[in-house]
Amino acid sequence: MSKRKEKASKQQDPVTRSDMLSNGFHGYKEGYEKLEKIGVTQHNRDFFNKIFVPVFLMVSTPNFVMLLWYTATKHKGSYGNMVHSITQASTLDSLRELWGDVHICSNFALSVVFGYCIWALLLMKCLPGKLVKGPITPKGNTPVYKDNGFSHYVVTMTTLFILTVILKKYNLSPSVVYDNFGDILGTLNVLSAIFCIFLYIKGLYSPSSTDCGSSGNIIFDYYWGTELYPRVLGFDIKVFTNCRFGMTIWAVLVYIYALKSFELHGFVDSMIVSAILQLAYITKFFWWEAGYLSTIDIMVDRAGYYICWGCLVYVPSLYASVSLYLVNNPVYLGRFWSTFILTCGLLSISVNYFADWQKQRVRSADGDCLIWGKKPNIIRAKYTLEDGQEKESILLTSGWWGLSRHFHYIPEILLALFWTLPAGFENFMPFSYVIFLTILLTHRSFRDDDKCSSKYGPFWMDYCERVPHRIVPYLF
Ligand SMILES: NC(=O)C1=CN([C@@H]2O[C@H](COP(=O)(O)OP(=O)(O)OC[C@H]3O[C@@H](n4cnc5c(N)ncnc54)[C@H](OP(=O)(O)O)[C@@H]3O)[C@@H](O)[C@H]2O)C=CC1
Ligand SMILES: CC(C)CCC[C@@H](C)[C@H]1CC[C@H]2C3=CC=C4C[C@@H](O)CC[C@]4(C)[C@H]3CC[C@]12C
Repeated sequence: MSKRKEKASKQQDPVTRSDMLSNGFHGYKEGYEKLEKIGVTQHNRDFFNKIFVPVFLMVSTPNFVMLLWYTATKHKGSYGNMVHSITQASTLDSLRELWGDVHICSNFALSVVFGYCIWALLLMKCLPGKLVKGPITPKGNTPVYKDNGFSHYVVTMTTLFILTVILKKYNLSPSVVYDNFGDILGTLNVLSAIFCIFLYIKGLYSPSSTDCGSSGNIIFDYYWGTELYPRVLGFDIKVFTNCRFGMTIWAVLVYIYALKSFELHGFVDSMIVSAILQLAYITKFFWWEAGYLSTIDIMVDRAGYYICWGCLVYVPSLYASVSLYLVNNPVYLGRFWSTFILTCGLLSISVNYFADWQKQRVRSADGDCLIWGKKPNIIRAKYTLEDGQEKESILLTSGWWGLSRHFHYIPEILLALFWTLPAGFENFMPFSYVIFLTILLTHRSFRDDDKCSSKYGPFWMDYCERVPHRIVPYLF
């Protein structure tokens, strides 16, 4: 191996055999051998990745989302006060205090959750949209989707606005969702966990495609899922949970929290600045929804607790938490800071959008396009599917993708920071999302590099050699 190649291989992270299998692509095994050399056994790794982490997350995250809501609504967004209050009692009593006031499956909560699901499913079926092909899966399947996410989003948000105007005439308001959000969140938590049991069984006994199977470990299968893209009655489950539920409910909640804040305090600039940035980001997401269907969430992550519960419960609670916090903690920014934060936030959204766009553009034009006004630098990377078929794909090594391998995560994190800054520094709670996101994206950059190195082998090493930094140019 040449010196340059050797150096690049050192920048690779270890790839476990099970990672390679779950990615489903043949290829690069050097990282795995490295792991064996330093004596980490397969058994220890399996226990940590397949039992400890899933159990830890499945126990902590449902409580964490309830705590977040509880802190924002009952302790004015102060983790300190919340911890003080719950540490007065035993763990069991604390859990009781946390869940005790919540009416799981109350009539109101059930009507809101099921009412919205029926609405979203109807729109998914009825709104027109071009059929788009997802990327080919490791088993050689090509899922087809109806690209009507943007119209679903516009119709839903417009209807919500019209509903607000109509309800006002009767002295009612959609902000009743904020008043009962504890019940709704508790209900969502429980229903989503049951839904994941359904997905687990469906993947084992009635899978929708050959991209399915069990790892032999029930805990891991429930957490990770047993199917890559399950379909029920013609509905794609991951498109529903990730886009039509998680991302849309996030937007709906941002709107409802802003409305509640207006009803309580009149116009509060921090709430509006944060809401504009979040809604602009979500609008960008739906505009690019077909692109999202080629990300690792769809290509690699199966429909289990991680993705489905995550999108049904974690996204609505954690992702919208800055707005939830601002309802009880209005901050007045003034014109200068409002304009400054808005401008920086919108700039971050455009950089993030154009990075995703460059990657898609260069592939759809087969490299025959301009990136930053120049002919793009590309690698024509070959890879092999599980059935042995040879395929080729393009890796862009210029534009945003020439600065670092995941440069687009920087504007993603900065943007989250910009919609959090309006909440000020009095409490730590509003920073929960941006901290989670930084950890998630750092971990994701490792996962993605693992996935790409096992998929593309030497071609990915070549990319790492040309673009040596993972996220932050010259640093990391
Ligand atoms: N707010 C949140 O919670 C999160 C937001 N995001 C955002 O979602 C968007 C998509 O996420 P992202 O992680 O990028 O999605 P992906 O993880 O799917 O993107 C990485 C994939 O792109 C392909 N790829 C990698 N490098 C190149 C390259 N140089 N040229 C061409 N293709 C390449 C590879 O797929 P292939 O197999 O096709 O080669 C790789 O697996 C981003 O805007 C990100 O910021 C992401 C995660 C969390
Ligand atoms: C249960 C958990 C501890 C963690 C659950 C994590 C998931 C909810 C999130 C993992 C990856 C996230 C996303 C990836 C890419 C996205 C595109 C972006 O433009 C919008 C956000 C998102 C859809 C985002 C949503 C949450 C995750 C699926």
